[in-house]
Amino acid sequence: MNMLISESVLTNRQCALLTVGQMAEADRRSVAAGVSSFELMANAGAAVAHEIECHWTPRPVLVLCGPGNNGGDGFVTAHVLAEAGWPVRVAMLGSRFSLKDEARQHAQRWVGEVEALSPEVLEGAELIVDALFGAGLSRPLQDQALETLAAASHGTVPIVAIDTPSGVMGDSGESLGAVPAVLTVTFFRKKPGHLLLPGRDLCGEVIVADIGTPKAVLDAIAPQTYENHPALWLANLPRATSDTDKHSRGHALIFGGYPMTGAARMAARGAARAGSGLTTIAVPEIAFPIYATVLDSIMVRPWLTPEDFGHLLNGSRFSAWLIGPGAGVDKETFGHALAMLATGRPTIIDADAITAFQDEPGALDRAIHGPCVLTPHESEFRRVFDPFGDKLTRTRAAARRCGAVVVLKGSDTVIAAPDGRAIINANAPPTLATAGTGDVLSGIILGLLAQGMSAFDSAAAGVWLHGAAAAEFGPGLLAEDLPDLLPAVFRRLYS
Ligand SMILES: NC(=O)C1=CN([C@@H]2O[C@H](COP(=O)(O)OP(=O)(O)OC[C@H]3O[C@@H](n4cnc5c(N)ncnc54)[C@H](O)[C@@H]3O)[C@@H](O)[C@H]2O)[C@H](O)CC1
Ligand SMILES: [K+]
Repeated sequence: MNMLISESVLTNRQCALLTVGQMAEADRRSVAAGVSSFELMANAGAAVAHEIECHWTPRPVLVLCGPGNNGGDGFVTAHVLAEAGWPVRVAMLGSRFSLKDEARQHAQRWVGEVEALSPEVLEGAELIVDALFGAGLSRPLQDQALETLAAASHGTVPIVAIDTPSGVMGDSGESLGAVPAVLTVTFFRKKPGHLLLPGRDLCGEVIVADIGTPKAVLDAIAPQTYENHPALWLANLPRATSDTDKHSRGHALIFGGYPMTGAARMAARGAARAGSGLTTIAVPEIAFPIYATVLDSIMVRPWLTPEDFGHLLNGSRFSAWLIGPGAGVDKETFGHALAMLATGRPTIIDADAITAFQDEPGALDRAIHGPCVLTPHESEFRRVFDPFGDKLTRTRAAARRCGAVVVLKGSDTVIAAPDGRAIINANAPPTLATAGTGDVLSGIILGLLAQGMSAFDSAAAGVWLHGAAAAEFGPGLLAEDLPDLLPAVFRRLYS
């Protein structure tokens, strides 16, 4: 899949994600701008039918309709497919006479039978359209809806979901009884639940259809959440020009631990490949021979006492620092991290250096006053931040509390800024679940920070580049492969 090239035409407006509430506001503003709800629903159902016709040859279709507008979209889909000559049946949760407004109007155009929803209606269907619940789901699926979808998921018949697989919460990606679809057709913009797990996995392929919502409604809504994509940060990605020298590309410093020395070395290679002009690992003197014998362009700087390390930081040569990979969870790491943060220069706190604050999370908040990125995985996050709420909400709250950009890692990494902006990343392949990949990630972000990119852009770009590098390699990936995959990713980004 040539993701880099085909997606590079997107603009950041197209990467915007809307909450369920914002989507309802988009509908209201569309109506105010002269596009009726009836028309929006007609376009939505027609878009679903169109995608079905693009993906499958005609076959017996069963449309499962719910009591709200998602069900209304389902009636339109049924109508359009039937007009095109497909054999279509409709089953409904509740009565079509309880439908309201445009859903009721569209249901009236369906002249065929409406069967009562139950697992028995699945008999004979070769394609199922799930139009039970979309954005309006407010409580867990139960009774006929739950049983029918569960029975459908036990068979081999493909399920196409309208807006979201019923049971997936649009704002959080949480599942209240959803079953996997092979295709989900949503409208105008994705919602966070299409990208956050388990929602993303339950959606299958996601298609965003234009249903006539005027683009200007986005300006009024001013979305704060985005899907990670180069359109968000490519213009700010540092690039060497003819008057660049190595010093103007920044100098990254990494705290090198002992005895676990590989982590800092991998981070250093990530920083250097991300374009840092100079990269230095500062190491306790005892570890100097270990580091020095295996590094070439990356410099090694020994220090004897914590005071020596402090003096190193107070020199003006370094443009960004990282502590965490292989650092050890102890008082020294806590002290070195505080010393880095006290300079106010761009700092990344990762891994052991996050855990070092577990007994005193407030000290982290008090110390952060310059550009700072924290890169916890779930367990590290829970040691210093509030574990309650969905991933997007938790990451935003953490960033707001501590004043740093927080990167909460995983298959659905969330990057949040203290001002409320957030990005969800979806390009990370599962091959990244191997030792040391987090060290390379913090190194890549460091390399970008060292060149003067902002903390939020460095974090977003670093996470995306890391995922693209892993995708470039495929199966059998080791963390140490990642830095050397970056040149190919950059080449394609710039082509
Ligand atoms: N711009 C757009 O995205 C458009 C989307 N459209 C479609 O409209 C739905 C949202 O419609 P809404 O009526 O708000 O919600 P639902 O259809 O999901 O149903 C709400 C309905 O169901 C009840 N309910 C909620 N949860 C449960 C439950 N677990 N069990 C039983 N009943 C439940 C709730 O009380 C309501 O009565 C969106 O997803 C799109 O598909 C428009 O058609 C066009 C514009
Ligand atoms: K649905």
